[in-house]
Amino acid sequence: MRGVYGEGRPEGAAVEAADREGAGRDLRFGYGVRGAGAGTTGGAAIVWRRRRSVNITVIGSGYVGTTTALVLAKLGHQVIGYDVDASKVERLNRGELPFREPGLEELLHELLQDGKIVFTADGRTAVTSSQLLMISVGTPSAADGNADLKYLTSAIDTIAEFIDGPKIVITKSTVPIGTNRWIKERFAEKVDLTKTPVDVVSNPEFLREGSALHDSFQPSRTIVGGDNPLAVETVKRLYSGLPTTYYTCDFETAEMIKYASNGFLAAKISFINEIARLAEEVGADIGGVARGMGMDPRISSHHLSAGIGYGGSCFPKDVAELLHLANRKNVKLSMLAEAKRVNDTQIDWFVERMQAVAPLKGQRVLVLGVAFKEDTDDQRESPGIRLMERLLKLGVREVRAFDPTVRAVDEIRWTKPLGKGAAKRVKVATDVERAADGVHAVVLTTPWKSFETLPWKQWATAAATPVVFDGRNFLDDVALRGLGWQYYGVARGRGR
Ligand SMILES: NC(=O)c1ccc[n+]([C@@H]2O[C@H](COP(=O)([O-])OP(=O)(O)OC[C@H]3O[C@@H](n4cnc5c(N)ncnc54)[C@H](O)[C@@H]3O)[C@@H](O)[C@H]2O)c1
Ligand SMILES: O=c1ccn([C@@H]2O[C@H](COP(=O)(O)OP(=O)(O)O[C@H]3O[C@H](CO)[C@@H](O)[C@H](O)[C@H]3O)[C@@H](O)[C@H]2O)c(=O)[nH]1
Repeated sequence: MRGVYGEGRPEGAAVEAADREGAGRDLRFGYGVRGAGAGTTGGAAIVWRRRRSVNITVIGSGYVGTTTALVLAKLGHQVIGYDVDASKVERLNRGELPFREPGLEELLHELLQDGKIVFTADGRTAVTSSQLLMISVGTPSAADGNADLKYLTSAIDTIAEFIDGPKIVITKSTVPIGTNRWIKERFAEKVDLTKTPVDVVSNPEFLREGSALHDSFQPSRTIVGGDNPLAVETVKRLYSGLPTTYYTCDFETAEMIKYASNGFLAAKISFINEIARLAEEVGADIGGVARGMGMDPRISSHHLSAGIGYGGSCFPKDVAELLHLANRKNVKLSMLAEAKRVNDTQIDWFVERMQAVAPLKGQRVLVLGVAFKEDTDDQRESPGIRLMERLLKLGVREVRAFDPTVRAVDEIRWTKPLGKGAAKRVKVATDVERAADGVHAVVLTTPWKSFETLPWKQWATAAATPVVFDGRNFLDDVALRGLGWQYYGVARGRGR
């Protein structure tokens, strides 16, 4: 096999670079088959069009799928975004982002206009248009806490149904350890691999919501796991142009890197939150503690902000999955179990401190933040929602929610349906000037930048009692005290 990958590339990679302008011009089927190897893999030789681009289909157009599809299109590839949700597909093709993520809609407009990306709800088109198929469907927690792989299974079955030639299937979704091998087995059952070889490559994602584009264009690293070096090289090459460092490994290692990274970051947050509980008692400023600790590069100050705990679509479910796996394998992950326990009780700890200032029963509370973090509309496992549920349980008279992404009560995704009594006690504030009228307390749960410039001065007189609890140590406590607020943060120290 000709080594056409450039200097330093492994001889015989399954990547046939058509570096001459115009070579491999066929946009829909820009690949050729190169002898199907033993068993399942080894056959998919990709012809790279116009120097460095290929056709790729990204399966699942959610936060990760849409971001990755756009990044790949910006890198010059011809991208098809596939989603089973036809209304989402229509909106994306119209240039409308179905969720909130800074910078993404502008990029969508640009790439639609340039004809670099198109979205489809048709499985056949999705599968037959590209040799590279990247799966980025959701892998949420099932009721028993294990990862629910129904979307992933249906994506694989769609590929198997319409497969028309050799494919490299790239797993971008976060999947339990062992899943990529299972995907291979499923293809072996459903597809005649001697005619249509399928390679599977694990390529987990590390972007954060709210900074998805930044994280994708400046990745900390690119993990590529697989059992066919040729397919692994092909996936690495997809990202050429990005300032990244590659780490290649086997399936299980790649899968574990993703879970262990999230587990570690979650544990870091729980560690600082537990230290904050002690700092609160002894009068230390937890922000200063984290800054001072983080000056040691071995520690780093990232993910060391104390508050009401972590939420979102990843940390809670990935920690749960890792703990379930450990349980199934009879291995005790005691540190991770404790990290989860600290997080599960952090809101209780915070609410207890609120109750110590004044009992909450019968009061009106304004909650600033419904999204699980700033700069996103994602409410999955939102600490703000968990806090509101806790307040309702404690018998507050009114929970008034305020968030730039929420306009009505039915837009709030509760963890379980609210009883009628509780539902009646929830309101959404849409008029910022009147939002604090008659409230006995304001609680900040999400650090939206715009919360800094709320009409705090006016609110101090409109509130029944000007008390603010800052669950993210985000507000300027000194300025607020100057405006007449009683301010309580998370262990902000005696000096403040
Ligand atoms: N959200 C993040 O910040 C983030 C970051 C890194 C990794 N991840 C992982 O990436 C994966 C996707 O997460 P997300 O937040 O983008 O999910 P999401 O729920 O926002 O999007 C998933 C999309 O997949 C679509 N879908 C479901 N089944 C499908 C099928 N069979 N074929 C085609 N489309 C299908 C859904 O309609 C939805 O639009 C998960 O495994 C998650 O753990 C997420
Ligand atoms: O110091 C910190 C940092 C974060 N959080 C909270 O932790 C949660 C998660 O925040 P963040 O990690 O910024 O956002 P995610 O979008 O959930 O990203 C995480 O989960 C993704 C999905 O797996 C990974 O790709 C990312 O690398 C990982 O950071 C949020 O509730 C934050 O408020 C804290 O309490 N303290």
